[in-house]
Amino acid sequence: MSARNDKTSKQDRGPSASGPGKAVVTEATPSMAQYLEIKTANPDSLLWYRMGDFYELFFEDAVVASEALGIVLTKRGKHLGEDIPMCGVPVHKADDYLQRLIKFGYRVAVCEQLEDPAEARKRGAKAVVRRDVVRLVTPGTLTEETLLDARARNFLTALALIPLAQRGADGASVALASLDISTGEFEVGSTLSGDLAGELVRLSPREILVSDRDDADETCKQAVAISGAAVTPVAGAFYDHRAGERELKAKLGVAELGGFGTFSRAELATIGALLKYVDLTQIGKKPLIRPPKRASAQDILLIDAASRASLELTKATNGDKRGSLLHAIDRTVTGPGARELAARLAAPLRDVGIINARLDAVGYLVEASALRTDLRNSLRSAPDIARALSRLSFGRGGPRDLGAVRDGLSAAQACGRLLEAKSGTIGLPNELQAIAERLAAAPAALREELENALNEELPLLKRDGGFIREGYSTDLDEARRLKETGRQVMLELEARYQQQSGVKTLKVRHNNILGYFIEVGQASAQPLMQPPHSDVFRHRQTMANAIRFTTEELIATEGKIATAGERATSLEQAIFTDLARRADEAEVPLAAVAAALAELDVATALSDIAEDEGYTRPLIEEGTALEIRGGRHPVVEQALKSERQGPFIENDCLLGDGAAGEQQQSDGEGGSELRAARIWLLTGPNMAGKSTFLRQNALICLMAQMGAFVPARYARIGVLDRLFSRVGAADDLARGRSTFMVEMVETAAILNCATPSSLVILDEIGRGTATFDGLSIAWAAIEYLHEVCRSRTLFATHYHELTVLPERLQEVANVTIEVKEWRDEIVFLHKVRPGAADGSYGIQVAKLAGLPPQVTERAAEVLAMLEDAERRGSNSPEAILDELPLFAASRAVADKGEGARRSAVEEALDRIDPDELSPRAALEKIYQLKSLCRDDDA
Ligand SMILES: Nc1ncnc2c1ncn2[C@@H]1O[C@H](COP(=O)(O)OP(=O)(O)OP(=O)(O)O)[C@@H](O)[C@H]1O
Repeated sequence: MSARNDKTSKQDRGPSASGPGKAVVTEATPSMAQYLEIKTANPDSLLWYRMGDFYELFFEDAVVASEALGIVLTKRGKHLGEDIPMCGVPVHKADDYLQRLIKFGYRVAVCEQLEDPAEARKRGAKAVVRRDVVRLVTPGTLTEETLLDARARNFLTALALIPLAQRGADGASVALASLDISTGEFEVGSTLSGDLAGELVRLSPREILVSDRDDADETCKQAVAISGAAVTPVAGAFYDHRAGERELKAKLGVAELGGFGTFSRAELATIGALLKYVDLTQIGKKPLIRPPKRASAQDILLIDAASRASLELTKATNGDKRGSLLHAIDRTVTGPGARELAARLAAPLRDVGIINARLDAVGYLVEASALRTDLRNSLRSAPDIARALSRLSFGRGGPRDLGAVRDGLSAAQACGRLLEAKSGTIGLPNELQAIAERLAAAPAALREELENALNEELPLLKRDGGFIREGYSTDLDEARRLKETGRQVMLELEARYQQQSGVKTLKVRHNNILGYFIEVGQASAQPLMQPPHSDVFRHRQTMANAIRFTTEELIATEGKIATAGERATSLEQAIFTDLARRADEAEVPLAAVAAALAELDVATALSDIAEDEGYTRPLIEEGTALEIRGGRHPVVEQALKSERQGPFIENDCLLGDGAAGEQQQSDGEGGSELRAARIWLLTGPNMAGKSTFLRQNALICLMAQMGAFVPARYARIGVLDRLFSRVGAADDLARGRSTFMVEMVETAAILNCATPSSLVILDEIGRGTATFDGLSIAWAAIEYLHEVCRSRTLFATHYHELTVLPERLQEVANVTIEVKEWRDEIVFLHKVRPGAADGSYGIQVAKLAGLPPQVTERAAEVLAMLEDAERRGSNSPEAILDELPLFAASRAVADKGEGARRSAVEEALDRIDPDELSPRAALEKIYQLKSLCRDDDA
């Protein structure tokens, strides 16, 4: 199913020549026995086995990892008479390598040393250092900044089919629970199995847990495959609703869940599986969990997976972010803001009140441009509080995470003050007022404490030390002073030894293995190895170019420094732990601040783009109106602008009941009126802009319902319940379905689910099959949409025959996109006007695309004959085509004629000497040449 599974199964091959195998554990050396025992407990993960400064991989794991990471595969010792393959990853580069393995779909079990090697030695020379797995790293359970995309959520989703007997009135058949452990964001809900793929694409989890009871279900399998997430099969026993309820209550610290909504038994079971898996991978470490949000199908605009892909919401068709709606409208300046915007775009709302509240905030900030600039400047310095907090509570945080909380709180203070100044004078819209209140409630004492405690520049790891400000703790200052003095003593010692030995290049150095030592170049080392100096300088190590020594005094001084250093380090660690605990205790208000900053970022970003790109506030209402005046495609418009390809031509779209009463003059040429109808049938040549027009109206509705201003001069939208888009046929060979089959499956989904509140965009359905089949399917689909679904529909087609439908169906109108012919060339005006296309212009478009002239000329011949035959009402197309001269014969005739004409005219031209001609003679020559041309044509 997934890349991970392919790779896991590779590891699951069981005992092999290079694999250890369970049976042999007892015959191994003590350290090998320890390795094998841990590996046996983690068969489907690559085991990273900590040895000093490296994570080592052995046996099959080493082979797999060295291949995936491109690192050297070596050998280490023997097991059962065979070499043990091995490769290693330096600890300081671990994140980098982890990221790559996770990307390839592997899981990694990180096994650490749980005691100092010195401790182990106390138990005997052969005692093995205690080790165990401290964490399983999987795609859906990441917390490290380096492993995560700052601008995307990282959901782990558990899903379960709901048994028939447990299904409610809504018919939902799949329960889902999703948790991003890097922020604590938590969503629970149920969906119809037909909507599962769309729901998974909306959530876009990195990893999905599927019960082994459900993994044979076809719908489930397909939806999971479409989502592109790694799949982890888990035992059905994980799905225990009682455990889910108990765990959730414990995590949220409540006795009853009623305050968070009602959860069905199946939902509690998926929560149970999710939390159990998190516990399992985090080896008991507790993640932060925010109160669950209920994702309800009634609250959001439903968009299925195919429509999401065809509208290029978060990814363009080629898989790039560039070219997507999200990329075009994302002006957020923080990671959490970008995540919030992506979540809103993925789940536009249906509640008119909430949408309008969001629009009020955006509108306010469009007007208050100075405030917006100040807010955006303050937000730019706001780090990701939510992710920092999650790492701190997992015990994986470092000084920079504390710094993130500090800087986030000070950005919150700055933004809070800016908003407060306005709320006092003219009042803020509700959304901004709510943000201001959360910012005002930020834990000020924690911010002050962190500001007092932390240095400006902070190291990544707490063990690096030096992050606590001087003056914060007298004990720490004292220990640091002693450590510094020790360093000074070392410098004095170095000077004294140089003088004493006469070796000016003698240096006192330090490294992690030897500690302090004296180093002298090979050439100058002789005096130190002879009396009297050899009594003081004891040889330690001979290097290629240098010799290293130590002295009694050096060892004693080192001891003093080490003691002061160790004390400073342990004091600093203790302060860190205390500050991390205080941040963890302030988790609830900090999460509120983080959410408020993200929402503020989204509101300011949406108003920024609204002003820059000239977007307007849409009117959102109940009902089924859809009136868009002067609409543009947000992505194509930007692309035209950046490529300086001329302006985007705006267009109106008048669909639905509400628009019909208010027909207005369109600003198109010709003064013709666009008629509002429930279904617009759009015909027009290729390249005229049909797909662009179709999609732009869908995107405008979607943007409006996410609470954004829209690229139009005016937009009035009766809220949509579902948005369908079927644009362009794409093969789905990976799933073994032809273009036509895919098209029909998707069209069926639309016809079965669309309601009078939906918007349906259909582009050339039926094209993938024989003409009459396709035409009939398109015809029947329009009738069904008109009579049964009654959805607002834009239907683009090349079947000219469909343009008679408005005569039979009252709520269908013909529209076309204007083009002009000029000297046998086609000029695209991109303007939607009433009526049907008067030709398909396919041959002109083919010419533009650079098809060889022989082909387009020949196509014109074929077309002319076919059209002529149709006019005469005679022969079938096949018979006409039989009558056509063969391509080669027709070319030969044409070439002959062309060759003759060229030579006659050319010969005449050749004989002309322009310098010799009087104006009158020149005119005569022109007449002569023209008559030559006529002769040739005859
Ligand atoms: N309203 C517009 N203003 C300016 N340029 C436009 C407009 N609409 C479309 N275009 C340009 O025309 C190109 C073709 O548009 P589009 O793909 O929508 O045409 P189409 O009619 O759907 O073609 P086909 O039938 O071949 O799929 C776009 O890439 C864009 O550059």
